[in-house]
Amino acid sequence: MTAGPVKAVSESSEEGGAVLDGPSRPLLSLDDMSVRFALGGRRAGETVHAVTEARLELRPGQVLALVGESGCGKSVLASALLGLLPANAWLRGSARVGGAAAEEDIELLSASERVLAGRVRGRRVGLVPQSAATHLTPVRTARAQLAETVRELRGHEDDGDVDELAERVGLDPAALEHYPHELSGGMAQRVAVASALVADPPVVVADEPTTGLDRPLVDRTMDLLGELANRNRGVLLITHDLSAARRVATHVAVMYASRVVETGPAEEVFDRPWHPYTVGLLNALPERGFEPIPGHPPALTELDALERKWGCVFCQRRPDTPGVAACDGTTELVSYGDRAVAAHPPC
Ligand SMILES: Nc1ncnc2c1ncn2[C@@H]1O[C@H](COP(=O)(O)OP(=O)(O)OP(=O)(O)O)[C@@H](O)[C@H]1O
Ligand code: NI
Repeated sequence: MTAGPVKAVSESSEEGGAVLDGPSRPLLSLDDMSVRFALGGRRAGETVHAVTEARLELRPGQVLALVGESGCGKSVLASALLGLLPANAWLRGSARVGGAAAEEDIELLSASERVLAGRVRGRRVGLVPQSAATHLTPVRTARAQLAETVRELRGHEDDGDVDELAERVGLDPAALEHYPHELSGGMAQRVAVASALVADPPVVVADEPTTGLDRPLVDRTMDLLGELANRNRGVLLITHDLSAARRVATHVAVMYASRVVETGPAEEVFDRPWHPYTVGLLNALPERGFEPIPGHPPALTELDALERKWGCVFCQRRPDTPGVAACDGTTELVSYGDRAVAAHPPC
């Protein structure tokens, strides 16, 4: 997606120490990125189209909310960026994490494990994983695990470092003495957020960072992500929670059945959605009457054949969204100024 007005970055890059003036470079650029999974066992020969030709851009100062129903490919997209997909995954296209200058860019999809582990994870891209609790080691306290991340990424650790991180994410430092099984889901979630912030990475990918949190903590977590953007970091916020996204997102990308179907500045997309799927998602919000989208998304193993037959597979599910221009059936995302939409021209 293209950005609205973007502030220039004027600070040291963590690698080159160069000072960058003028228009900022994207922090993250996805270009025709696709992820497929080859199934095995009884389903051998079938292919899951989990992410299809994604094109997105994240710039300093942006919180880009990636929204869409369960199973549309959001987590797979995030995991692919960090090289965390299983061996049956097949990747195509490009995803670059941008440095202060072009020489510092890293192509993530073809990066070696050595580059991903040594230069990307935690350093260039911080990840708050989905179901954070399962990412903690059961036999060590939360404090021991956070302290280890601090030592690894900062090269040293002072007594106050871990407490300071805990406080930043709204966690009582005393809670860090607990083992993961003694933490509530919300506490584990905040430990994960704290871990992602250790090296102050330019990009934070947060996959459902508010699962298990009550509303005040949801708001606090969202505000924390918003503060990162205010300091010229970029946040890719994956969430089901459109209300939470609305609170901090500067931009939105709506995903349906593995494809990004609409992108644009958050306010415009929320206030005047173009794609009937975005309209449907917004109508399902409590304040808009909880009207669910009828039917189900297509099976991602059938997607190729369905798209060849129908083009826009959403109109196949819901052919008659009121107030939305008819679909011309293509799947390609077409730009109109700083917004883009697939299949359905602006109305
Ligand atoms: N290792 C895998 N092998 C085969 N299919 C997979 C694999 N991992 C994920 N998938 C499939 O890829 C699709 C996208 O999954 P993904 O987890 O990205 O969805 P999501 O949008 O993040 O959903 P949720 O909001 O529930 O987390 C799903 O159909 C899922 O079953
Ligand atoms: Ni359509």
